[in-house]
Amino acid sequence: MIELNQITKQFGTFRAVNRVSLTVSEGSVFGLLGANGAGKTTLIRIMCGILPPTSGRGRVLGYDIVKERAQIKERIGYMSQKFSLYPDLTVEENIRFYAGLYGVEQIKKRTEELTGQFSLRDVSKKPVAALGGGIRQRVAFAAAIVHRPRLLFLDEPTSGVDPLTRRLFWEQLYELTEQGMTIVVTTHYMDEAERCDQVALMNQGKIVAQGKVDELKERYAAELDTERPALADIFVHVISQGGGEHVQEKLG
Ligand SMILES: Nc1ncnc2c1ncn2[C@@H]1O[C@H](COP(=O)(O)OP(=O)(O)OP(=O)(O)O)[C@@H](O)[C@H]1O
Repeated sequence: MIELNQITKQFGTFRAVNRVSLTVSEGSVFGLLGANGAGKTTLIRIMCGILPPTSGRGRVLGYDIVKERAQIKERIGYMSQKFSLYPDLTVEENIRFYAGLYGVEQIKKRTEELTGQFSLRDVSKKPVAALGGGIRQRVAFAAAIVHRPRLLFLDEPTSGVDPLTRRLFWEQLYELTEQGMTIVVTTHYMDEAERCDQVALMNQGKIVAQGKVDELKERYAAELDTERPALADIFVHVISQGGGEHVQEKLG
């Protein structure tokens, strides 16, 4: 589904993503974790075909992340941190807008399907600006999958959302993976990290730990002197051991 090999993104002399390699297999939930500024959004935008990398190679859905960015953009779903909804348009109009953008057929039917699936029927005629964060998040989620992408990127989809809504959100993610969707999600929440099949921890542009959640737990059990360490403890341990390099790495 996704294969990245030594991806670097440089903004001037600042290296936001530093030689990242990773593989995401089909049908899994892949969690990208790390503090603010670790490089997660930049990496997601590279995988979505929005940003070209400075160096490195990779393929997403079989397309080259440098030369075939348009093909990638058309085929993936992306929910950015800012949700990218039109506040003056109603819930229904926002979904219809994205359906049109992606060339979805039977827009009316698909919009009704999604407002049902995401419990948005009662608010479908209300402008997005009038709605709370949890509902806006559901609208953005519906809009991101309106064209039924096989691969979905979610950038901090649950930040600022209440715990119950977060739980429902994850149930919906699992339903989508059961239907064959592959999901890459960034999060700050460790309980959400624990729900992923695979995770990568980013620190200062680099991936400092990655793997299947169970394998990581096994790998660090002895060092942390616990049978099944929490991911949060593994990450604190890895970073305190000096994972990652200094951010202001100069070119050449
Ligand atoms: N266009 C840009 N020009 C210069 N620097 C940038 C640009 N985009 C991102 N950066 C810098 O790259 C670093 C990584 O940012 P990025 O948004 O990828 O991190 P993040 O892990 O997603 O953090 P957050 O959770 O806050 O979004 C930050 O220090 C940011 O200021």
